[in-house]
Amino acid sequence: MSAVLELADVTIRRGDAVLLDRVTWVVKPGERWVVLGSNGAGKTTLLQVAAAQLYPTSGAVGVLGELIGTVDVFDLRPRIGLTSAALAERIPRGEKVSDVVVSASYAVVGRWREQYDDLDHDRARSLLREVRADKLADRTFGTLSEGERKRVQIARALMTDPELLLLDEPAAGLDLGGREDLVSTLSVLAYDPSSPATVLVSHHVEEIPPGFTHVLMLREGRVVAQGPIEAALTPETLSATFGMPLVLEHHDGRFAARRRLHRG
Ligand SMILES: Nc1ncnc2c1ncn2[C@@H]1O[C@H](COP(=O)(O)OP(=O)(O)OP(=O)(O)O)[C@@H](O)[C@H]1O
Repeated sequence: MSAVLELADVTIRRGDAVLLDRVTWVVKPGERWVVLGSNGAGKTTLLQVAAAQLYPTSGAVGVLGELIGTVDVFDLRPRIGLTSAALAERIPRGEKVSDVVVSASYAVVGRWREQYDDLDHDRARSLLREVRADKLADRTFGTLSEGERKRVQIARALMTDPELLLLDEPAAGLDLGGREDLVSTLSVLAYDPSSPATVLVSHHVEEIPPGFTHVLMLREGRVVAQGPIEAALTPETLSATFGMPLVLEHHDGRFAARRRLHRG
């Protein structure tokens, strides 16, 4: 399997609820995907499937060339970088930022007794520099602003040199400046050919970083549209995804959306 991620007719059910409904999706090396959808559309569920944390009720999932269900997911997970609000909550607030990043190489949250070598520390420093957080290395995680925490989490997710990077709403809770900083950091990563295939979950087209190549749009667990952004992201698909008439604008590589007003 040459795809980084391959979902074939994947359905996830919990009781009577259908969280994902026959989703078929392929992510290839080098692609940068945005997953868009309203609250409850199934975006986090989809990301958990991609992170090999959730098994499908039906359908098949391939992650990094391995068929889920036939492989030890504990071997697979270090090859996947993930950031999410749930993971961020598990980071001890008193942990030094450089340790938050370096401890990812041992897949632990909270530095305990592991020995890290100089190479690990060098890599952690260079990743913090890449996300423009190198000045924060000696601070404790709990003293950082929300935007700074998001950047540290991205550095942590990149620490294991993952083949797949999954970012669940990295801009949630950021102010305008924080969002713009993060979008430009993610844009630099997106244009870097050495960056892993990336999937970014968002509610807002304004958060799509330039350099992202593909979009998958979800509504009530179903795929409304997917494909290269320039073809798949249109006022029609966006309106169908969010269930209201929307105007979509595209300037200088950035998108903006608002409700279409009916006059007269
Ligand atoms: N165990 C469960 N049982 C029943 N329904 C569930 C369960 N887990 C999640 N859901 C529902 O599945 C739907 C999809 O949830 P998910 O978290 O994937 O959505 P989301 O698109 O990430 O939403 P948000 O943007 O609000 O984070 C939601 O309606 C949620 O309430």
